[in-house]
Amino acid sequence: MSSETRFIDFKSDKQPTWCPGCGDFGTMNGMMKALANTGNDPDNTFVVAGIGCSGKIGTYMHSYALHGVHGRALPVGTGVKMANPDLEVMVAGGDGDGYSIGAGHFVHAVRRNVDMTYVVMDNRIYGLTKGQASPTSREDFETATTPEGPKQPPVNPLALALSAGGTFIAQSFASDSQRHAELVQEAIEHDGFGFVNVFSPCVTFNDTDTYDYFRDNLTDLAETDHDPTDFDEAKDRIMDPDGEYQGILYQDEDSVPYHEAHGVTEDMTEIPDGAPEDATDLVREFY
Ligand SMILES: Cc1ncc(C[n+]2csc(CCOP(=O)(O)OP(=O)(O)O)c2C)c(N)n1
Ligand code: SF4
Repeated sequence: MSSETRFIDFKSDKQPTWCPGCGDFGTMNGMMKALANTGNDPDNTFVVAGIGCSGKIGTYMHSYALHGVHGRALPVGTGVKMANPDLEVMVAGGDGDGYSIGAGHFVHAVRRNVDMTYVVMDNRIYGLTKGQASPTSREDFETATTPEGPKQPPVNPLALALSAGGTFIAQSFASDSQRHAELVQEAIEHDGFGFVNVFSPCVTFNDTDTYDYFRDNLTDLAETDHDPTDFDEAKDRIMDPDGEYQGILYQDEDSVPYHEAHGVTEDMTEIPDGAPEDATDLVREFY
């Protein structure tokens, strides 16, 4: 029977230490539901997470996981998927992790179109380091280190993804749990890089981008005549300065994932004959 509880380790002593009410709880529940609904099990799922409150997700989900280096989750996830294309690979992290220190990796992961899912818990702030402005913070968002706001327009992650050749670009809201899970499921089922930017409120350090703000301002694209396969329509929505959208912004239905386009089908964890001995030992340490 399909149940997200398979992704919860009830015996683990590693219970989430997120603040009560943090959006990351809802984000993670939706990911587990989507994994279960797509027929995945913990033993074929690999979660790679960055550093941040959001990055702790890898240690809370009952699957294979790696809690990596700040901003570097995507290249690790790419390597895991290339080494074993049969694994369901999910990469997760925060807006700081993905769009600041990891912005370069983000653009290249998008354009490679590796068949994995990238979930960004976008709370428009650095949570773990106690409330500094992030790349998605508003221009006038006051913090202790930016008392007059960052004074720069925020990064638009959806636009970055579209311009880098993204084949699946969606946005969800952690509190709209059913819809969020559906969108992550669509991302998993997409043939290629499924990107979901999730509004996942930080209840401790961000009193602007709150649950109430998103409840009042989000438009669900499923309730509009938006056609996600139309690139120009997607561009208009994504560049709309006043729009906060939930749903699939863009999907290329002809997307061919990297491993199919380039013939990466074998289990590459096999160490090739003739590999230098010290390199072989190094690889063995990691697998
Ligand atoms: C290389 C490196 N630089 C900086 C840090 C400090 N640091 C840890 S988490 C973080 C940002 C956290 O913000 P975000 O990625 O948005 O995640 P959140 O905590 O909000 O979920 C920073 C700057 C680090 N751990 N490593
Ligand atoms: S500081 Fe913010 S992002 Fe971090 S756990 Fe608390 S509410 Fe969540």
